[in-house]
Amino acid sequence: MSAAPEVVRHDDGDALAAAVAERLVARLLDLQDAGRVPSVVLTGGTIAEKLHRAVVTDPRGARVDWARVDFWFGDERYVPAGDPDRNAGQARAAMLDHLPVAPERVHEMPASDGEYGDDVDAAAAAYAAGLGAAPAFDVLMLGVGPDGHCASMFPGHPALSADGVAVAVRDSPKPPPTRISLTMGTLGRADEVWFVASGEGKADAVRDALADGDVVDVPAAGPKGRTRTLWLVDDAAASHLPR
Ligand SMILES: O=C1O[C@H](COP(=O)(O)O)[C@@H](O)[C@H](O)[C@H]1O
Repeated sequence: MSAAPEVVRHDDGDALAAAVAERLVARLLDLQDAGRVPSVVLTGGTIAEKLHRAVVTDPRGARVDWARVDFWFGDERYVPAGDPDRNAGQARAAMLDHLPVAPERVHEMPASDGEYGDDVDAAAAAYAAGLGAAPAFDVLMLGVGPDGHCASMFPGHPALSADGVAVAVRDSPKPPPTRISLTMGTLGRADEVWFVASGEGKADAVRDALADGDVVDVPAAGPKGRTRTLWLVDDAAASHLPR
């Protein structure tokens, strides 16, 4: 079962980031109140950075037991650990370093100067092994590229049809060329999938994904949550949606 997409609009990127942060904090509190250790997948990208900062300043954030939240990543650029291009580095700088998270619950994808070196396939396999054969996330957040990509699943790319949990992505059309991504199958294994998109540059991709386009052309049309699929957008990103 998967949930049909719902669109939630906000005025601009700042309002969007604040609202998504508030929604995330509320979801984490609900899950922890129910005795769960929430499992969240973080995304990279421009709006993610704003969102991460907004989580840190969210008024109810202090009520979350951040040490009891598992953080995973939807994709990563396969570059050295200190490279500013890394999604994990951005998430740490904007959010994780400012919250009392448990280091062992922050599950970064490997870096190219780590134990797998140039072997990005081994690095992707190691991340998949850490997730297990059938990972189930509570909230999986995804950005959207202007070309309709999400995580590192790019239009027409062979990695779209990869089996398994995580895959090495080579020749990414967006730099850097070598990446690791959760597979399309794994991106569909969350209770709630939240797409977050801001700006006019995302308007065509948002429209095409919500028109239920072919995932080969518009990968963002694919991932759906089991109970919720939310498209959290600002007015500019929603500007090409039919009225
Ligand atoms: O390369 C990536 O791009 C997308 C979208 O990023 P944006 O800057 O255009 O918003 C992002 O969701 C993904 O995690 C990242 O690796």
